[in-house]
Amino acid sequence: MDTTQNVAQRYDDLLDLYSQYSSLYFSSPSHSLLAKPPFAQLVSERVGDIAQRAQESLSIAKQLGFADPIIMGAIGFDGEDASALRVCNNVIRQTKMPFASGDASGGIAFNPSQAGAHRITPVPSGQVFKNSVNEALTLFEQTPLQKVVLSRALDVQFESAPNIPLALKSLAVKNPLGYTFAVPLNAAAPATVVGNRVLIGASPELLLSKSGKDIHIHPLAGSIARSENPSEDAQKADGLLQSAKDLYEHRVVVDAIEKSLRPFCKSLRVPRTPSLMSTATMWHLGTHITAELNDETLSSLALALALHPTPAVGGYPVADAKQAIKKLEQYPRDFFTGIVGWCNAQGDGEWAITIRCAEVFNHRVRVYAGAGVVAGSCAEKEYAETAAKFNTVLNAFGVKPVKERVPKQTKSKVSEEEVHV
Ligand SMILES: C=C(O[C@@H]1C=C(C(=O)O)C=C[C@H]1O)C(=O)O
Repeated sequence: MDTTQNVAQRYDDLLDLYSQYSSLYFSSPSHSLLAKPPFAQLVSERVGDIAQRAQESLSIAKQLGFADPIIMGAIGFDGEDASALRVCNNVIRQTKMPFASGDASGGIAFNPSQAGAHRITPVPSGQVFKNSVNEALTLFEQTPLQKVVLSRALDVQFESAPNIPLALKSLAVKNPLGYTFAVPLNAAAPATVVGNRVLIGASPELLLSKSGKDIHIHPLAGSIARSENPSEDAQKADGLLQSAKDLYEHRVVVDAIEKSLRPFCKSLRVPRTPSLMSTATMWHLGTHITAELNDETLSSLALALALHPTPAVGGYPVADAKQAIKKLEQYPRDFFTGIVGWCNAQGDGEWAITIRCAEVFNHRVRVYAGAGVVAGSCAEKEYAETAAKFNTVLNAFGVKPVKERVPKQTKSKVSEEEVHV
């Protein structure tokens, strides 16, 4: 008997109903949602219109007799330029089992073995990424830019089609305290076969959740890869909590969110110092922000779009950061660092930031990762951080982890080990 499989099934039965090109899946720490066809594609004719169109479509669905329609899907980094949102009338919900506190894996081992023959190509090359970090350091001296998040991707070309449902199950099981998702991206395909491009991932970062008038936001900024050695792992966590550069990188994000959010709120609670949070691969600094809205009819999607992109994934000031990203990143982010989640007719919902993710297109899986750059950042370390972040998704497809650069002591000299991407 395959007990690993049985445990994984009990963990989230919804995943057994998932079909890669015709389902949408989103799970948060408390519940999982699975939407099945028929869907209506949500389109907006004018930029800036999508949140309003979403609420109108949900009202129409209610008038048509659907009990609890929701909008589900993703919007790209550049906002409505790339949007894959659907009106879903056929949604199954499952409440998650509670997890032992501090047990990020839920105590479940689940090791899919897919991979098979594959080739990895960095997009752009590691050197181009490091050069862009150094160029950003110059921009901090010469322009008002204070922080920019720079990213890169890996194209993993498989010989045979990767198993998306298996990868999704692995992501959900290994990241029970995160936001796991799968969204078909082809807008033009008929409703029953919604496409062969799929966005998949497990984000640790909540842009916002809304329930009635209550808002919760959990920005992350300031990160370090975890270690398998427990004492080294604890040292890394301690180091992160004390790192002036990371605390500054985090402060920029929290201050900007507070400023954008305040006009919408009756009350706002922002802890003065961040706390540690972890995934299986990374340590992060995070701040739990809570607020009460002035107007509880404001939808979670409208508010998410008002905050997006936060300096956690863009930078600060926002316009300068967007310009720097356009100039320094030599590939399109598409849906990476956009938003992914759901919103119902009352406006309640959850929107995560689309990170630790990949876009699967036939046999190719493009995996993305970025890192915040501020004055004092080091190109080599930002590169290592992105390498470590790739592992969340690479592990789910059974691809050997990408190791960060580790100095290796030999008799006569220090040489470099690993990392070819
Ligand atoms: C852009 C990413 O992550 C963002 C950048 C972080 C950082 O620089 O510390 C942390 C979490 C995210 O807000 C990513 O994971 O790809």
